[in-house]
Amino acid sequence: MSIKLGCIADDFTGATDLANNLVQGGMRVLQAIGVPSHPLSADVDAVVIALKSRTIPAEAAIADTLAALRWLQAQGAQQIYFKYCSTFDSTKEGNIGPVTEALMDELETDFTIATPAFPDNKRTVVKGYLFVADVLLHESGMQNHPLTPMTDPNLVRVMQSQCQRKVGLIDYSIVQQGAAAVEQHMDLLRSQGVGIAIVDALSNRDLMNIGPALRRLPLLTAGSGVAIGLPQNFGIASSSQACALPAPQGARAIVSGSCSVATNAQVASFIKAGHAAFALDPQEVAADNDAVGRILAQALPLLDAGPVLVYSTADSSSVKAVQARLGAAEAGAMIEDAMAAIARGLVEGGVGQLIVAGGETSGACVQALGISQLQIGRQIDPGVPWCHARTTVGGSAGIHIALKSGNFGTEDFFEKAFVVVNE
Ligand SMILES: Nc1ncnc2c1ncn2[C@@H]1O[C@H](COP(=O)(O)OP(=O)(O)O)[C@@H](O)[C@H]1O
Ligand SMILES: O=C(O)[C@@H](O)C(=O)COP(=O)(O)O
Repeated sequence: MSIKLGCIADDFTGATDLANNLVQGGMRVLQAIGVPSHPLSADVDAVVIALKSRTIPAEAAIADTLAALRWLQAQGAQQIYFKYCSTFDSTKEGNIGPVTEALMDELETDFTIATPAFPDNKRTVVKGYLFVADVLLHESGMQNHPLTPMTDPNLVRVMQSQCQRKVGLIDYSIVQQGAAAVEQHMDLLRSQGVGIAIVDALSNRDLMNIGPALRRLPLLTAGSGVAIGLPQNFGIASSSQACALPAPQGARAIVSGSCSVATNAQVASFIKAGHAAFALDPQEVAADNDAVGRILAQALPLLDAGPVLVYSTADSSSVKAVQARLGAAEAGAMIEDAMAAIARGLVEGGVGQLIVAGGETSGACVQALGISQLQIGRQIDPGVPWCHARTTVGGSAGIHIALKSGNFGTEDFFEKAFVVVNE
């Protein structure tokens, strides 16, 4: 069995986001958690391999990404898509650039593009500057991200600081002329020694203009937005027919480790609506090994009565205070482990419909649940579909799981999601 598009995502929410956009575009998609240990057995157009490589050192991210690349090549992938965050999340050391260049070396290609544009989620790129809704990236709340604070909205500058190759720009005035103009400009940049071009996009129309211009590139790097213009390159017509998932079963719960502006508002809205909610206190986790056990003991008896939320979500000043005491990476890893144990305990206790908020948090939870593959179902909000997965814990029916990117979703996302899955 041979696939058309091979995708490597640097986190788990990002992978379902990309898979969702490809499914919306009519592709049959399999999402694998980590590099599969066996050859592909399903007849699909694309495979998205979800890595947890966004915040790890560049060398480790390269090793994981190249392992994924080799598996995708062995399945016959005609084109490789490296997916990163629509807010271009990278640490101070930054691994988007090094991973991109390692993929270019391995694929022996001298040119690729980079664009996190995702207009459906209000991420637009103008003259190389990334906007989140109406403000520049570094004013959007992303400057306070616990692991990947983003302080420079100029993507040419950010990418250049991470790359050996020359970074250029294809700006919106070219993109708006259509695919032929984009292709011509790619040739021009190439002739000027540019290896990687940031591409502007303000609308889905721009993304549809960019799509056909990418058909001959062995590698593209982007957020999930670019995916909407790709299926046509493989002769696949757009359809919003997500695959039907099995009927949902079991209790409902949310585990939220995201500290984004959007998730803070979603958690507040869910609590305000009167649902059961338990805060995981990082200081308690650090001081005492059974903070997780205590939360589970309180949460499990309430599951029958409706959705239960467990959260470490906090505003930027609380996050900074925790980080000052424990260290940013240490606090992040400790809380992710605690959230993963909570997700596991909830599923063992009968949860069959689970929302996880936060990319790193999702990575930890999905791994703790022993999930190796996700089937993509209906979209809840742009970038966030319901999925179905077998787990190594809980019942044999598998669970419904939604991995919500930190900054995605409307304020009533948690309540809405449980309505959507049961419709
Ligand atoms: N209260 C808190 N204080 C400090 N760090 C936290 C807190 N809550 C969560 N974290 C950590 O912050 C990081 C959030 O990242 P992630 O889960 O990817 O969310 P997002 O999708 O919003 O980026 C995780 O490493 C998580 O463990
Ligand atoms: O592209 C995006 O914004 C998402 O797909 C994504 O990767 C989000 O990551 P988190 O905000 O860490 O959940």
